Amino acid sequence: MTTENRSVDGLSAAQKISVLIDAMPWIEEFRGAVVVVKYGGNAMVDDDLKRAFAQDVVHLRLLGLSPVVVHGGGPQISQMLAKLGIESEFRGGLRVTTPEAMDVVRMVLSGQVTRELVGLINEHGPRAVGLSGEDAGMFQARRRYATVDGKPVDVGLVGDVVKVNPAAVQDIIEAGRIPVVSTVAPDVDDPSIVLNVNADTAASALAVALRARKFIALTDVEGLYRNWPDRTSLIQRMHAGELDTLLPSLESGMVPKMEACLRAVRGGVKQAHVIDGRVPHSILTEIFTSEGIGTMILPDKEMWT
Ligand SMILES: Nc1ncnc2c1ncn2[C@@H]1O[C@H](COP(=O)(O)OP(=O)(O)O)[C@@H](O)[C@H]1O
Ligand SMILES: CC(=O)N[C@@H](CCC(=O)OP(=O)(O)O)C(=O)O
Repeated sequence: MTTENRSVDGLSAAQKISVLIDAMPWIEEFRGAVVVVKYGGNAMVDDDLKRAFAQDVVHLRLLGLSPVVVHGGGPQISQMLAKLGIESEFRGGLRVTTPEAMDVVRMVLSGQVTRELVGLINEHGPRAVGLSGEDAGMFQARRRYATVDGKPVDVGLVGDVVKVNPAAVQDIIEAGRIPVVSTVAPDVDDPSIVLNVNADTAASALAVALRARKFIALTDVEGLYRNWPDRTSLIQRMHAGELDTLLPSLESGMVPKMEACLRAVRGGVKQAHVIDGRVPHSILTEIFTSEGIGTMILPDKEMWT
């Protein structure tokens, strides 16, 4: 092979074709599939990665899939609260949310993070439409407590999604566009109040309501480790039942994420994944290669392959 017929990225034309041929069965398999991608605030590491994420989402759409982005923004909220001198703490993995903090949560998620992601996707054409759980009755939530040392603790304006109306998201998908969703939700008992909902939990509820084919959570770790924090044993695949058994031993951020995966597969989603958002194009690697990436959760009835 001469250097002339190698491109700048070091792959020859033959290697590129081979990558494309390997991807073909997966492109075929997932054509038309709804894929809910939860983009965690910790995975929004830098501008290049955010751009690569936006590009991947557009690629999914161009390849005939229907991506739905549900984003978090925990670190971004904490940063803004600190800037404004508002104290903030997490209890049992949930942010203690006062009415003052809730204004900031709503402003950062719907006014800042959604806007930024919509802008980045729209650099590739006018496809992204931002909406919050408050829009068109998408989410309704009910106040919940956190569990600390086995005891319920009041964490203020925090809720769990109890009802999903996916119609607005479906309209956007049918128009060939890409919904970008922030997870603030009206209180089902008093819609004048909005609640702060963990983004993993809300994303999986939306995936179930949309009958999504896949739920993919992008975070800042390679996947689920069996022996955290030693990181010597990354779990590649696991059935729901096994995850159920493992859940009580998990810590902090992984708890809502793995609960979300479990709810997704038990609610009819065929595969749920936790993948590393710090790796460029990890979404494409997960969907379009046989090897995949990160941790995959399968429903109980699925056979191991
Ligand atoms: N068993 C585990 N395997 C992998 N990560 C774990 C585990 N237990 C706890 N974690 C932590 O969970 C974090 C991811 O959750 P979180 O911080 O809420 O991310 P995000 O903002 O993407 O939702 C990881 O960065 C890691 O520190
Ligand atoms: C109740 C609760 O804790 N809500 C989260 C909502 C954002 C979120 O979940 O963001 P990540 O996905 O980036 O963690 C918070 O206030 O941080």
